[in-house]
Amino acid sequence: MADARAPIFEKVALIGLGLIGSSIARGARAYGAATRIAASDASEQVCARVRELGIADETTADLAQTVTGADLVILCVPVGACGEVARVIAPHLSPGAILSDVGSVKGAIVAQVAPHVPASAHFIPAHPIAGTEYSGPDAGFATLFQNRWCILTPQDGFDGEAVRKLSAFWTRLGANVETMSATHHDLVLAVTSHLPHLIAYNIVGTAADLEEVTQSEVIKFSASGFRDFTRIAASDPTMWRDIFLNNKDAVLEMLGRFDEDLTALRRMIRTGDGDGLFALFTRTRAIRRSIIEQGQDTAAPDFGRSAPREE
Ligand SMILES: NC(=O)c1ccc[n+]([C@@H]2O[C@H](COP(=O)([O-])OP(=O)(O)OC[C@H]3O[C@@H](n4cnc5c(N)ncnc54)[C@H](O)[C@@H]3O)[C@@H](O)[C@H]2O)c1
Ligand SMILES: O=C(O)C(=O)C[C@]1(C(=O)O)C=C[C@@H](O)C=C1
Repeated sequence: MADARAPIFEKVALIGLGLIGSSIARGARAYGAATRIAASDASEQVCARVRELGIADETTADLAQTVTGADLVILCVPVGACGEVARVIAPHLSPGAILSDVGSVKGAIVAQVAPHVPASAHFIPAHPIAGTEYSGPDAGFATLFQNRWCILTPQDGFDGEAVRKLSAFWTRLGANVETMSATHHDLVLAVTSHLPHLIAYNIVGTAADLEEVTQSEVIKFSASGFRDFTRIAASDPTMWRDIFLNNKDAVLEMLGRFDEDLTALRRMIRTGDGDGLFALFTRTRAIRRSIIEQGQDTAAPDFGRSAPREE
């Protein structure tokens, strides 16, 4: 059934129609967040598929045409592509338009995008903490953002009305919105998202490289814990290359801390410190349980949880 509430934006322009862009398109339509959705992607193949899926009102590879007349423009491209896209669309942004993004890193995006944004537009970086290991327009779904966080990182003293409107948009798509600085965002996400991905890429790579553990044995014996790592390690290579290159300092800082804790763990095993191991595993089990209690277990998304809340 169509959502009867008034749209928050007239024309929403989405650039990059992969997992996140196509989920925003589907969600904006399902929950009536936009009157019209314009889509653009550098790949003609993606544009053609978006037309087939019918998830946007207009789809073209022409960036200028896509953003013209839009009151909200969202960059949904890999982090490393945001600066160049911003440079191309900047002269075509309408006065008063909100320019946002969904990049997994915020400091580098501010540095690369902000210099291009005209004074007449409002740039509000954003990051929905929701995703899967899949990519492309077929991977998206309208309920992806339901009950997930969306972090906004507006600069200090930024136009409150523009932030309120963008918050309302994400709330309409089902997200819980929180605001913080780009630096704090990058530090937090380095621990909660970037480091876990790095560890998954590493463990899967190590296992595949081990001479006695052949590729076929990796597949054959990956029934439980290892399989969870392979899911994360299947995430998009372009996206994750850009994340690590653009959140270098925070990731390296957290990796240093991780190394120290791993050394302590190694010592516990070497010295037979069973109490130490037991205490750590008890603490981490409690963390997992509290995440589940808070309904934040993304490993088990509830695709039926589609009732939108009031913004
Ligand atoms: N996948 C996730 O779990 C997740 C979650 C939150 C945020 N993000 C962020 O969202 C962004 C998009 O990720 P995704 O998972 O949707 O990726 P995706 O690979 O599914 O889609 C990206 C799309 O951008 C297009 N593109 C690339 N360069 C372009 C350019 N210069 N101009 C126009 N289109 C271009 C590609 O053709 C592709 O269709 C990234 O910045 C990522 O960090 C991803
Ligand atoms: O669920 C997954 O597959 C994800 O990796 C999603 C995830 C995350 O780490 O939580 C990945 C990167 C994004 O920037 C946000 C969300």
